[in-house]
Amino acid sequence: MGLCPLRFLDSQGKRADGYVQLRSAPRAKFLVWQADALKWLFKTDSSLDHPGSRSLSSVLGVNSLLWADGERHERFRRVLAPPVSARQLPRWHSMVAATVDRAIDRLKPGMVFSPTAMARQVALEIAGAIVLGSRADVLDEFATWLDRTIGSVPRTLAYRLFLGGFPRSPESLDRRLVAAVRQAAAEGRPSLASLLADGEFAGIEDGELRDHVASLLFAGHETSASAVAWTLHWIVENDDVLANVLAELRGSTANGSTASGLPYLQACVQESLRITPPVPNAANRQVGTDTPLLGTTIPARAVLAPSIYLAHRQRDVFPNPGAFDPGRFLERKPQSHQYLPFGSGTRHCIGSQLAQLEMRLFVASLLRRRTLRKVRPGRARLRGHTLTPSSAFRMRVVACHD
Ligand code: HEM
Repeated sequence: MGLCPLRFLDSQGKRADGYVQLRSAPRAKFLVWQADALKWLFKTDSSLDHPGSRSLSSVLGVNSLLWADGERHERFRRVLAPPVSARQLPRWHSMVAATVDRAIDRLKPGMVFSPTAMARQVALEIAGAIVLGSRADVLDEFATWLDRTIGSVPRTLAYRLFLGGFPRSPESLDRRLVAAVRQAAAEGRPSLASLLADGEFAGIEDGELRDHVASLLFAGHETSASAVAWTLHWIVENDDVLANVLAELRGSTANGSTASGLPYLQACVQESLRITPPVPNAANRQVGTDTPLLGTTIPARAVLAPSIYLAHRQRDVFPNPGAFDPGRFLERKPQSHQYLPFGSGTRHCIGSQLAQLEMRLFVASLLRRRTLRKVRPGRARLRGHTLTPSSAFRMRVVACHD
């Protein structure tokens, strides 16, 4: 996709065939957004392989649950998905709300702040609580390392294009991550990672545990931070949308713990995930045999990467796709191969409900407790594999209402 991945994607969006071949060797790779092909991929997902992205495999490790397949993958999902499912969401409400409110407490009148940095800090604390079971010190070390690795666009591109992938974390950090998980498991503190150190996973080796913990923190933290920052960005960039959100908040006591409590805000969340999906490409899918698809024959072992970004820009599904229009989600529900910010099929994101909870609670509380004015918008940039508003994005606190 070259040096300007977003410009490349925008330039491909109007192709009628709905796919582009990215490379031919060592294995052919296609970026796909054609509706029928996506539908087929997700329907047959359980029979496909899911090889990791070359750049992330090195950083998250070969054992990562993100590229597990078959029975091994099913076991991970059986254990990890229920605690963050819609039904279990209430158990996280107060932790998420308190984390958000602590961050808002620090915003004083006159302050100019970076919503992107603020959202990243909040998302890190929430991911830490869910994945590690506590606000462990090792989280800051993890965030600092991640920032050094993917924090600048030139570095991200250099690692991805010329160095064969992002570098692995230092051994000392890996040891501390594993120790935090083992301690949570020993103390019976509930956390996603400790479920992988106990029960049917008892006996798991440190190296494998490290890959899963790094993957869960990575999958849960950067993505949610970017989603929160984008939602704020789009709401404050559109005066009519901001007026509608504020009117909904004034007319309700709901805090966003359910989607139905603040339906317009939920529509903003969905529209933000459409127009700027934090994860622009879903996980790679690999076909085992020559496969008739996309009006051609996709050769055996070819890799297909579903383009969430381009699927979300199809005019027949989303008229005027470049406009931020939450109303489209109040009117109808697109199908899962047309609107897929959390992917689909057997790999559908386990954190989708939790992430949307975080987005609603964050935006509702911030806009209720502070009057804000936009100072500078953010431009879209890639941080690692995540589409995020640049750090130029700034807002000013005009008044506090605590
Ligand atoms: C707005 C925030 C988030 C976005 C946009 C997002 C997006 C995605 C996407 C696109 C995938 C790949 C799905 C596919 O290929 O079909 C995925 C997978 C995954 N996500 Fe998320 N995610 C978010 C938050 C989270 C959170 C909070 C967690 C952890 C609690 C999480 C954990 C995972 C895991 C474990 C997978 C792998 C699932 C599997 O392979 O079976 N994500 N996510």
